Amino acid sequence: MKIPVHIIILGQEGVGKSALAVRFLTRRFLSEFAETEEMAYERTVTLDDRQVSLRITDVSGKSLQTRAASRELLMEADAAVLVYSVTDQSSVTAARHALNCIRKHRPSVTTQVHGARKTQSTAATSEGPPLPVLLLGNKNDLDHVRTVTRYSDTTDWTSDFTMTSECSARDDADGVTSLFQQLIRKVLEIRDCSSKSGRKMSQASLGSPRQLRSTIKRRFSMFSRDRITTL
Ligand SMILES: Nc1nc2c(ncn2[C@@H]2O[C@H](COP(=O)(O)OP(=O)(O)OP(=O)(O)O)[C@@H](O)[C@H]2O)c(=O)[nH]1
Repeated sequence: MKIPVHIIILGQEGVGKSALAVRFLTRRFLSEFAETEEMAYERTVTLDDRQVSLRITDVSGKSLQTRAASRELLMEADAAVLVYSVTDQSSVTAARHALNCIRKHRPSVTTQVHGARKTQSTAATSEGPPLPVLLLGNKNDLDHVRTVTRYSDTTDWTSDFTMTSECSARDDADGVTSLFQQLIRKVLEIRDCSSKSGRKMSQASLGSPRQLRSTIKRRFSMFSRDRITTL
């Protein structure tokens, strides 16, 4: 059975959102993309022997703020990737705005710092299940024109993310693939946990096998009494 997973990619125009999505899905790097407000890619990928029916929606930061349906988009997402370019400081500010937008609609962001989970919440809330978020500094092949210092420009807010990393959609297909895979694994882990706790809840509401037997007996005896009176 295919497991549906929806990832949204957010960030300022030109940071490489389309390049990252296409790199992950096809392993190819396309240097030119049509400028779009929103673009969706769909593909089935195999991860750890599980078939994942993946949908990636690429949304520009501007579009997220102006889009009337942004709440709907964020509510239906299973994970988010916030992209900035290491060559453009203003894209870090745009990513911060996008995080605020996410927070507004999905307060239960799952965060993890240096391998140790800061807030671990796998239970679904009224705002939907926890949303894993990856903060990704793209274009690190352009180190000579970098304006965003590795880590130090983002350290004050990296605790807001499940994962933070840098990569190059142009030069590092394996790195991009590995980051997306880690994010999908996180989504599957959250799903597995919430379906396990859902099963436990429904078992708990039935009570112990003994309680269950006596409930059935009681109901059955009422049914027999009814039948006798109607005869
Ligand atoms: N050097 C370098 N260039 C990149 C990289 N990723 C993307 N680019 C280039 O950056 C430009 C913008 O890439 P896109 O993928 O279209 O960016 P986008 O964020 O989807 O842009 P919008 O659709 O306008 O929001 C293109 O010319 C890409 O070739 C990278 O890792 N390194």
